[in-house]
Amino acid sequence: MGSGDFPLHFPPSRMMARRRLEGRGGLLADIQTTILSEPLDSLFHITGELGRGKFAVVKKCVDKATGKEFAAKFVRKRRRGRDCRAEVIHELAVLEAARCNPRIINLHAAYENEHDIILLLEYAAGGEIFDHCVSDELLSEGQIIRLIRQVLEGVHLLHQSNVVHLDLKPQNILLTSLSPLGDIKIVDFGLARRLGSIGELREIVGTPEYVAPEILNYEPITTATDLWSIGVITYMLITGESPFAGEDKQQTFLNVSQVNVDYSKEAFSRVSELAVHFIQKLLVKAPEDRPSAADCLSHPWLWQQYLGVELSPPPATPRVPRERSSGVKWASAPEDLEDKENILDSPQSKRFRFEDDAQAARDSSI
Ligand SMILES: Nc1ncnc2c1ncn2[C@@H]1O[C@H](COP(=O)(O)OP(=O)(O)OP(=O)(O)O)[C@@H](O)[C@H]1O
Repeated sequence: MGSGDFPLHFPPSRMMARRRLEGRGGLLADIQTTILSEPLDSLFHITGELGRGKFAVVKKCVDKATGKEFAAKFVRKRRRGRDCRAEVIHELAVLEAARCNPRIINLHAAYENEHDIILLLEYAAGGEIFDHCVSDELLSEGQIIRLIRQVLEGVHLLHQSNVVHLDLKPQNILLTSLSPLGDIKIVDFGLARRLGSIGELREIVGTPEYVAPEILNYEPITTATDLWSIGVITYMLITGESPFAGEDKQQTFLNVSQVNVDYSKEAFSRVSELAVHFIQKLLVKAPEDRPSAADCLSHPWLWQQYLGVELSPPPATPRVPRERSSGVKWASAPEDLEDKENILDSPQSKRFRFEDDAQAARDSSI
């Protein structure tokens, strides 16, 4: 959890339910990785901090023998006076289980010292996609489509193994390189859970701006919860704004629970109408009404380049900045037809259930 994460203040009866449902239930405990006890700095040069959360710090390190770069995530075993080793082993187990998923950060090894378990991870040199949400120069629509498609591919595979991430946000989607813009890698599986192992799953953690309405309402969590987050991430990459962020947490929660989103033309002037349609499909209150990751992968927004539809060209003059964005420069051309490998669904997928809606979206301005 990051510093913006929250414990919600529920009435006592709900708090009791929370305690019953939490405990150690739902955490994976079986791991194949041998946890090594050698001091990390005897094998690696630890060169600098890449990021940190509430209970972990991530440092870049270089293998003394090979010169290869890694990211070492030092995760605290004791938190608030409680032994949380099981939580760290769970994160390790989820990463192990996702080893064949190319969109998820690769786990190389694990070490342990007195205070931490250290997850030695593939180094994602391109940083967080969050940087591209708050930058004055937002990514082009073609670039965003490529990244969102990759996020969906990763999440689809994760969901196929019944695992939900539950903390998808632009800070947890990293890039393998910055220039040229690389591929995405999903990180931070501390809140991830396997569905079905403990009956209904209800969690009351997350980050206010990215949390889905069912989490606020203490309703069951499903794979659809991750799809909400992907809607938020897409919105942020396109507009440079956080769709639900309010003046304070209460306002943010209200915005989420009322699905209070600005879809104004001004906010979306630089992208095609299908982009708005895609987000609107995901940011719906009822989880059962959201498309699955596999459904999303056949949304026409993600394929219009291949279908011969031109993406909205960049405007002749930079867009009028909205609030914190200013002086946006536009990439000169839409992304080319790259990244065809690892595509899970073809544009002609039979699960093209957006077709009618998409046509309606094209016919009427949204
Ligand atoms: N493999 C990596 N390569 C490069 N940077 C990384 C890597 N893993 C994590 N980071 C950086 O460190 C930050 C924190 O990592 P991570 O989210 O895994 O930690 P956390 O303590 O679980 O965070 P939170 O408390 O926000 O959930 C990331 O947002 C990212 O900026």
